[in-house]
Amino acid sequence: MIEPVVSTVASRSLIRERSARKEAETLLEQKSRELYDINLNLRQLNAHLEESETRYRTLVELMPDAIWIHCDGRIVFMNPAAQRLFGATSPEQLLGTEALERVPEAYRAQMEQGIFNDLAAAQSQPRCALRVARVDGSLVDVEFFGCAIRFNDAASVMNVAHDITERRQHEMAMEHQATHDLLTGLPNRALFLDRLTHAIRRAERHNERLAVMFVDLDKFKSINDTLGHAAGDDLLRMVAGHLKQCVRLSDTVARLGGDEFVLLLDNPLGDTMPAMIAERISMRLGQPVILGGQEHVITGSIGISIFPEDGTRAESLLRQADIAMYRAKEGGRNSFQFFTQEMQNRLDARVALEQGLHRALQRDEFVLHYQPQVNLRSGRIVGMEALLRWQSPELGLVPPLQFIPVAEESNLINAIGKWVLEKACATLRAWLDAGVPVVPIAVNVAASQFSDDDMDQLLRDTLARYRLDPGLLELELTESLSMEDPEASIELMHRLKATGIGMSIDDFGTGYSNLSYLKRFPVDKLKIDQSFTRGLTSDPEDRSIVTAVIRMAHSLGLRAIAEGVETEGQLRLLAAEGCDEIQGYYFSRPLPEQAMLAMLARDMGMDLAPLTRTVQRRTVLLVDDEPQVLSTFRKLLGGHGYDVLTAHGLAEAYELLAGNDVGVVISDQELVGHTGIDFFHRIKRMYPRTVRVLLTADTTPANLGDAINKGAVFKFVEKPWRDEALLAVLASGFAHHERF
Ligand SMILES: Nc1nc2c(ncn2[C@@H]2O[C@H](COP(=O)(O)O[C@H]3[C@@H](O)[C@H](n4cnc5c(=O)[nH]c(N)nc54)O[C@@H]3COP(=O)(O)O)[C@@H](O)[C@H]2O)c(=O)[nH]1
Repeated sequence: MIEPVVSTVASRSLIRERSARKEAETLLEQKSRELYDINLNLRQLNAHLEESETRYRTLVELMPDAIWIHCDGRIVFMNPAAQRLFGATSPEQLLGTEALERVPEAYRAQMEQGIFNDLAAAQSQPRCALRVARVDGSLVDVEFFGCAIRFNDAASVMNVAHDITERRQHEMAMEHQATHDLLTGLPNRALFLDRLTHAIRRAERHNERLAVMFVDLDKFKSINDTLGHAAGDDLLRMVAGHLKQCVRLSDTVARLGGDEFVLLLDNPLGDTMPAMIAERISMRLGQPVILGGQEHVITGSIGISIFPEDGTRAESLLRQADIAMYRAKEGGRNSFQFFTQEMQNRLDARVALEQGLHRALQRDEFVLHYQPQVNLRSGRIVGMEALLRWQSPELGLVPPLQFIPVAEESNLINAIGKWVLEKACATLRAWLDAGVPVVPIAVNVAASQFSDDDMDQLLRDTLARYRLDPGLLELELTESLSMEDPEASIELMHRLKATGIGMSIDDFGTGYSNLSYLKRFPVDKLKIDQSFTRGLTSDPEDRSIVTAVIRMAHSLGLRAIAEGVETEGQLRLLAAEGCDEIQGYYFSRPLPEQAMLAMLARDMGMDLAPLTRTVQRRTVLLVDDEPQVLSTFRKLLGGHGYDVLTAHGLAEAYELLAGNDVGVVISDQELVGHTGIDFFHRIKRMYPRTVRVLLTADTTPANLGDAINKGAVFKFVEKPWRDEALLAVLASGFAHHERF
């Protein structure tokens, strides 16, 4: 079959049309799918952007650092931390305001330097420290950086600040602690020296003067020891306040430590200013203060050095003021002294002496001399004191007074004390081995030696090493030594006593002994200081002290030894007062080893003739009805060099008084038919120079008051009497008789 042509053409065209439409539809579908994808992507992108912005915004909002952005000089954004930093109640309070208002003028240049072109550059640099202003005008310490950014499509600056107030406060507190004294709040040594150094530089530039004052409280240690450390601290705080009141605000008052304060008096400094301020300080310190509920008067010693006259370096000015302060202390405290070159020379000499002492120990330049101690009843040598000398190749024989104080202050005394002990024991051993009749050696013990815990061990070891009887060693302790820590001293003394070592209190009466401690010291002797011995024949006070010390020694069961006895007069009075032993030039000066050895070997003693002559004139009369009492009395006094008369009735007593130069009359109160007091009233009229001593069991004022008041009875002795008490009264009776 033949198809029509038209229909064939039409169908072909239809096919083409269909195919074209199909293509178009496919394209459309594809485009629409692409459009859909684009849409989808755009939505996703938007969502991402939104999410990212929210994230960044949250981050910025939560940032602890303050962030604010300014554009064209005005704040356009700030996070809550910035709002807090500036103390704004809302962001609106600051948005739109001048950014520079937040930075005080003084810090603007610093701020400019802290702003960078990009974040990377800003973050690679250290933040700068500056201050920003809060809305109330107060300033806040911050660490800051800034960087250029685009914000809202405009060129802007982002500022980031971190509040460092707390850290600054902590740093300042730390700095304060490092430069100030915690107790008083005053500058410490480091800060003082720093200020002094700066002041010196300034004074040098302007040709000005400065003064450094060193103030040391007198006897602060005793306040601490007696009232406790809390009271000591109170005192130091008070003194700090008082010192500040004495100077201008521009001057510096500092505490170096302990009770040492220093002041820097800054320019303008008139010639009289330092002395005037020192006077002011002395007066202010001298006003009574209440400590531990009681009023106390505190004084201070002040040393002054002046720039530029005395030095140009801070350390040396301070040292010179210190030296001057020591001189003020030596001069009796509560005074002030200006530094002088002579002080420096003395100090240099002292340092040289100290070095010399070190060498002396190393080179074995010390020697001991020995001074004999003599018993006043037997005249025999009963002991010897070892006295140190320094045989210096450069200085010759140096006496201890020139170097012992330096040795004590420089702590060399312990090593020297050890040497003395060693040498004394070695000498005793050598003499014993040579068959010489030795006597105990007394060695001086310094306070610091005695506070050494190992002292008793050292003594025991040394004695054992030389195989010596501990009784051959005596320690001379000073009152002050045993008072430093009395309880510890007492313990140590008991330990030493238990070993058999003898002990005496040296220079007795010159310190400030507490007598209640004294009675607990297990010592054997009190050594009367030579200053009292010296005044014995001429000064009634010295004589009373010597008498009192001898009596006290005896009543405590101790022996009394007087040192520094030079004359026969001193010797006689000491014997009359019942002193047991003497030491002094009268019998012998301190001797070198060989001379002392010879003296012991010859058993040399002291001639007692001068004492015997005195005794013959000392006549005592005892009146008692009982023969037994009279004979006991004779026996007791026989050994003491008195001329003893006895009467067993009044008639006999009157006979004896008439025929003899009687110095002291001792009478029993209970006489047959009479009383001792009546007897004394009568002989007082007849023999007024006689000294009258009553023996009585009734010591009440009713019995004795009137007789004592009228001078009939000089002293009474309670019956039954103790021999020492009777002897002491007798000795003082004769002393009284001979005085008037
Ligand atoms: N810690 C130590 N101290 C010691 C030691 N050796 C001595 N000293 C102390 O030095 C002070 C002075 O001693 P010195 O110069 O030896 O004087 C003594 C005697 O020589 C002197 N003396 C003795 N008799 C007389 C005298 O009749 N007249 C007079 N003017 N002086 C005399 O007295 C000193 C004795 O002192 P003392 O010890 O108090 O008995 C002195 O304080 C010594 O203690 C030592 O080794 N260690």
